[in-house]
Amino acid sequence: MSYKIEMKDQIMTFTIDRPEIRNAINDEVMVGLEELIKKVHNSNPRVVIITATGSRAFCSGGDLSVFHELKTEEQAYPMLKRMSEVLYSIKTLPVPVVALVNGAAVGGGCEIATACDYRLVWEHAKCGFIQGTLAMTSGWGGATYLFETLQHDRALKMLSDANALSAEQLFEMGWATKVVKDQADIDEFFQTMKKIRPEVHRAYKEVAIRKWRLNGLKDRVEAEVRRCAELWAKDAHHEAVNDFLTKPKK
Ligand SMILES: CC[C@H](C(=O)O)C(=O)SCCNC(=O)CCNC(=O)[C@H](O)C(C)(C)COP(=O)(O)OP(=O)(O)OC[C@H]1O[C@@H](n2cnc3c(N)ncnc32)[C@H](O)[C@@H]1OP(=O)(O)O
Repeated sequence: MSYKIEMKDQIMTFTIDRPEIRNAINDEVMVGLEELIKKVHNSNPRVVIITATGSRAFCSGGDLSVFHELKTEEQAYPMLKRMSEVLYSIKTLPVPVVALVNGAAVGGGCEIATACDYRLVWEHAKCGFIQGTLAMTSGWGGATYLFETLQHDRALKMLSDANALSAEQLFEMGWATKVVKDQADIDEFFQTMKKIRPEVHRAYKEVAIRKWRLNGLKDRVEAEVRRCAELWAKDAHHEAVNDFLTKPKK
């Protein structure tokens, strides 16, 4: 199985479990995330954690060994749309969602982390919207969420630079909620959360969801998906992906 879903002490944890391919997202992981969303609505945890196996990567984005077969806009759009709906559902879960960034979060992996409410980033992790290096934009809603998260110039620069930033840089710019160096740092974050009753956390999450419903977040995500699908179909993107897939083995 490419993922795990566990519930302990009212904390539901989703773990991407494809470390050999840096926890890239394929159809099976998408199915798992869709299952997570249903479980959260049915079992009412106090908090959700999204993380991954190992320490090399949180998520390296879409699995290019699979998605490179999508050539046209019409072929790419359904995959982008499906994952954008997964991330919108995660964004609007009625409980706090924490990305425990255990390693590199790049491309769509950075989008997943940005769709979460909080980002606890291990000090060695590097994260970035590197889609620009593939001659395209984010395509799962991540850019839309980033403009909801950071001050405008920092969001636009993170997207346009298309590079991976250090945990300290991510904290300074306001993307990382906390840089963590050990389990104690993580435990401290959740201990603080546990001091307040779950219904208070849910009520404040409702305030954010109301804002997003009023400011057209879903429509803005759809426009991002459509634009990405257009760029996806161009030769420059296919050539960049091919370069990645044919790079010499380390
Ligand atoms: C689908 C659209 C989506 C979006 O933006 O909306 C996307 O995310 S597009 C995909 C964008 N992601 C990338 O371009 C990331 C590519 N990967 C990397 O930059 C690195 O692998 C990194 C930084 C995540 C980790 O580097 P590290 O040196 O630790 O590992 P390797 O690069 O040697 O990778 C190990 C092994 O995994 C394969 N790999 C890694 N990422 C992907 C991926 N996203 N898709 C497919 N395969 C991936 C890599 O090729 C290596 O394979 P091997 O056969 O062992 O050489």
